[in-house]
Amino acid sequence: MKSIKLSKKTEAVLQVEELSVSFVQYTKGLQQKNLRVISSLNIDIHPGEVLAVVGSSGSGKSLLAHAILGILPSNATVEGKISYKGETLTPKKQQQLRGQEIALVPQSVNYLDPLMRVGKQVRTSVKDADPIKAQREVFARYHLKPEVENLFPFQLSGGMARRVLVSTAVVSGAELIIADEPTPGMDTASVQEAIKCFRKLADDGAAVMLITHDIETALKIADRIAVFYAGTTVEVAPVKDFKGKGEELRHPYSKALWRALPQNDFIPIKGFQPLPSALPSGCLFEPRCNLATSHCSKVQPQARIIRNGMVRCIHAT
Ligand SMILES: Nc1ncnc2c1ncn2[C@@H]1O[C@H](COP(=O)(O)OP(=O)(O)OP(=O)(O)O)[C@@H](O)[C@H]1O
Ligand code: NI
Repeated sequence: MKSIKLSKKTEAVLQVEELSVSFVQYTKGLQQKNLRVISSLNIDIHPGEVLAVVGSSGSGKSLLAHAILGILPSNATVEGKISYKGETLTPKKQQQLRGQEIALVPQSVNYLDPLMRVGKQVRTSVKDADPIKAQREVFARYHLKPEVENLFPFQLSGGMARRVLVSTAVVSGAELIIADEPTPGMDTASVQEAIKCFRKLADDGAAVMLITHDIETALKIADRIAVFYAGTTVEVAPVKDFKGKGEELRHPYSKALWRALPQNDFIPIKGFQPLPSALPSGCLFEPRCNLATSHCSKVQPQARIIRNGMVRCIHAT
């Protein structure tokens, strides 16, 4: 398998190559069906970098995070290759790195341990510092009052629980931080603080993958943006390419997504993202694409490097 290098600055902390994830499902009469939810997905991330992953609901963002951490449900089949610092990530390695070198800020606050006081939960993640001091400092930074450390998760508001989850990743000293929609429900000041903090973690040398629906947040802190569609990466572009009418972008979907923003043309994209049970056989965007030709409906386009970004579209220039 050819590896696709998207950035040459440093060796990638994480490299995902041609990743596919399927779920085995049993239909009527106990027939087995394979539901492919991620197909041929490529990304890499380097030390010191914030890579934002954007894409609509159901495009596979959380499943990518779970595949990297090795926490997919047991009926999932994973193909392709995930490497961490040049070494293939095996289930054993994933278990060793989880919460140590690789930290997840999960999408759901239900990941907090319901039976442990939140201060203690954050302290158990501290590696190279005084746990109590580190926890108190990070709580202060996120405007969590001192008494919050003695509360249990059910006693927190949604926004507070999120700030606790972000705190856990921040104090972990992890080299790779994967934040899955870390800010919904937070007040504006905490959102700004969290975003600044992820940027700082990257500036201090960590690799940060920020999963978000929100391109504008991504633009504020990311170095590159990966655009997901129906379980694949249609484009990975430097942040500076998201400007004007999207002329610098490579994929018709990224351009359409950009132009659909209220501050741009505010034109919605016609049609719907296909469901995993009804994926097109060729390019996954073909049914909605105004550039589509007969070739597009036959084969899924290969990833290509164009102008220092990656794209999966045979028409891209
Ligand atoms: N355990 C599962 N079994 C079958 N299909 C699943 C399972 N988990 C997720 N999926 C499907 O996989 C697809 C990708 O889901 P995923 O949660 O990764 O999307 P997402 O991009 O994170 O969406 P959101 O923005 O809503 O969080 C969806 O179509 C979802 O329904
Ligand atoms: Ni998700």
